[in-house]
Amino acid sequence: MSPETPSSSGSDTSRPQPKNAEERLMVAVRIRPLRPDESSRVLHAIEKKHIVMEETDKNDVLRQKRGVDKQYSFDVVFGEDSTQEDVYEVTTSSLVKDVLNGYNATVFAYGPTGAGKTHTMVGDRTHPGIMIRALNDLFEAVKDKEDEYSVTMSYLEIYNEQIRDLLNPSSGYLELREDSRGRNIQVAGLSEISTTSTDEVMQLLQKGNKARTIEPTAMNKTSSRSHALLSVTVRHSTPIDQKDHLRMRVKQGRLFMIDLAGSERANKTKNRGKRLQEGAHINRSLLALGNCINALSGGARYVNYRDSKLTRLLKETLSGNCRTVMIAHVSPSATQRDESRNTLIYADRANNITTKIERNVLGVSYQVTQYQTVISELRDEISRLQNKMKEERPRSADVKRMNAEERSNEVKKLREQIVETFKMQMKLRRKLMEIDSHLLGLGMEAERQHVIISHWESRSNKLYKNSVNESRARTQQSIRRRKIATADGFRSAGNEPDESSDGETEGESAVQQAWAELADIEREQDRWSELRTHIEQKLEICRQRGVALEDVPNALQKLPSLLSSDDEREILALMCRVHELEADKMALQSGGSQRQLCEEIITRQRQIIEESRVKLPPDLHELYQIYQQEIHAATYTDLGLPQMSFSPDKLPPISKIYSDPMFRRGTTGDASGSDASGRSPPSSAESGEEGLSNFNDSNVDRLMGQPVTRPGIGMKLPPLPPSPPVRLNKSESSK
Ligand SMILES: Nc1ncnc2c1ncn2[C@@H]1O[C@H](COP(=O)(O)OP(=O)(O)OP(=O)(O)O)[C@@H](O)[C@H]1O
Repeated sequence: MSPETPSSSGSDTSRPQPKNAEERLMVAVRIRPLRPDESSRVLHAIEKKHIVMEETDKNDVLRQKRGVDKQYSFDVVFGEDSTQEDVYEVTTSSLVKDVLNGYNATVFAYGPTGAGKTHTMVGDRTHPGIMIRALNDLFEAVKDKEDEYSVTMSYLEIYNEQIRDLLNPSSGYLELREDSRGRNIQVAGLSEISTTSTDEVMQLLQKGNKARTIEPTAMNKTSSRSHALLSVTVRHSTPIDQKDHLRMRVKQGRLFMIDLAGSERANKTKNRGKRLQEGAHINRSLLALGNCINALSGGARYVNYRDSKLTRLLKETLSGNCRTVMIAHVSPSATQRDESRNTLIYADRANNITTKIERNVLGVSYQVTQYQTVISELRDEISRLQNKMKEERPRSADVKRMNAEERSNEVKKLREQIVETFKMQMKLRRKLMEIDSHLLGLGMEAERQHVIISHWESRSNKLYKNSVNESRARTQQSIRRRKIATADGFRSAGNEPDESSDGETEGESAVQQAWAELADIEREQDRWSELRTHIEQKLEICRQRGVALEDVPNALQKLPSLLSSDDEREILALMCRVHELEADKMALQSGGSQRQLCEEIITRQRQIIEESRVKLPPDLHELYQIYQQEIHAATYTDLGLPQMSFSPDKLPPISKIYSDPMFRRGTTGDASGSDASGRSPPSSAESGEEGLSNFNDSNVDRLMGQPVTRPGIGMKLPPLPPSPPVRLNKSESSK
């Protein structure tokens, strides 16, 4: 496995993955050993990939008639004699490497009660499970590199649809929050413990496991009555350029390790009262998970994650930017045949889920317009300084009296102050660019939600206006009306609800979710705009400080007249130089980013077009064709590859062409700007009331949180330059 690409899951582990790879969820099945009180075995692992379930049963006449044994195939099957180490090595050890390289990954244990999920995930002192092994490997990898890596962990349980912090159980029930894009799901107030000490982590885990809700049931003496989610976040910071320690490239990876509560049947568990109620909650959230798996595996456009806290927390894992491994657990016992069959069927469906894997590179932005603004500000500054250098200044009579060493010390001090102030200015400018990137990304996301809403409204014969409040009220009103009408019709007819309303209900859920996300986006836009204003003010103060230093005699208040005009010129020349260097650097970065931005714009527009099933106007279709052909022609000429045929009706996605290393030619790679996932700035409550108002240099990073989001093409794009004349030969244009 290359250290820079995510390892591949599924059966084909040798295939290299492109950077933004679409990947199938890996499904492993573990069969636990037969217990002494269980007599007959009906499940058998075959060649580490298949499971055969015996459907014949000597004691069951009906089964004898059904007769046909069923075979299931998975990425990997662990038989009864598999060890904890085998399971960890095959399913999770490569995820740990991915997380260190900035990818997200999840491993979760699924299955009926008593099938061995907690044994696999947590284990015991002599047979440590995946959680302990993964943390051990992680800490081993970052050992002696504590200045580069930071590791934080949290551990929570969902018990009866309530979230509890297992590292701080006394904190009560916690609230679940989503960011504007419904992606970055966070639990408010959850302890995030920062550590790289294996011993400390083991103690924390033990403490967490003790706090977990475990009760004896008829099926399992130590049945976990909750879902437990352990999350480990690794941030790796390296300077983008050895000479420039102002800009850090931050890769962030997150590993989720989840021990789900077991699905159970009330008649088998013989649970009553509280246990029965717990079981209902467990089953409800597992059902919601099952529904998501069904929808995702069937390629549904809308998947409802909102039915349970579990699915909301797993949303990113199942659909988003995450490599995911599911370990389904089954018992080989004949008494558990039905539970095992259900689990295998779910696991088989989960086999069809794909997720999109992208590395989270934070702190790098590439908004061309922003680069250009900063470059032009720097150029203005340079010409102002150059003019100032030309000004004749009267030479002071005191200069001769000052010895050379004194003078040079003073000049050196002043120089240092100037460079420091300038560095701070640049840092703040870059922060502003990052905020703008995030705001543009939010704008793009808002556009996407508007497309969903307008689509629904036009389908329901409503005229969509870009007036949020009007449209929102209208949507809610129309949904309410339809619900009342359906309920009335249902009551008067006294029969089953109309099946044709299913699609409509699905559409309504999607549009309601779009409104909810839009509201979150608006909130986040406000918060980021507020942060922008504060950083702008800070930059202005910094600029004024710089101008004051330029005025050399005043800057050196104690020795105003002791410097020669040559010294002053030298300082002005230095200021010019630092400005020039920075402007050149920015120009270089913006060049590389421009092309990536164009690709991103085209890819996203295509996505919107495809998702909304908009029919392409013929001239745009033609332009796509030319674009594709040019890429193909250039690629094949360069790489000597055979001509591939492609259908003009279903063009290969542009992003795929660029993301595939085979096709990538001369792009600038990550350093100039890769994708990134953003997080909201801290609310004043999170950052304390001093948050924005007492903003100072040292807390820039803290306030910024994780800076840049994926580059947005947002609302304010620069005008496109005039296109070069396009020549079409007859046969192409007639297509
Ligand atoms: N692979 C295995 N090897 C040895 N013992 C196992 C294995 N799997 C499970 N067990 C044992 O079986 C019992 C039940 O396992 P476990 O508690 O892990 O089940 P579970 O699926 O987590 O159940 P629940 O959903 O009720 O919490 C435990 O005593 C456990 O030690």
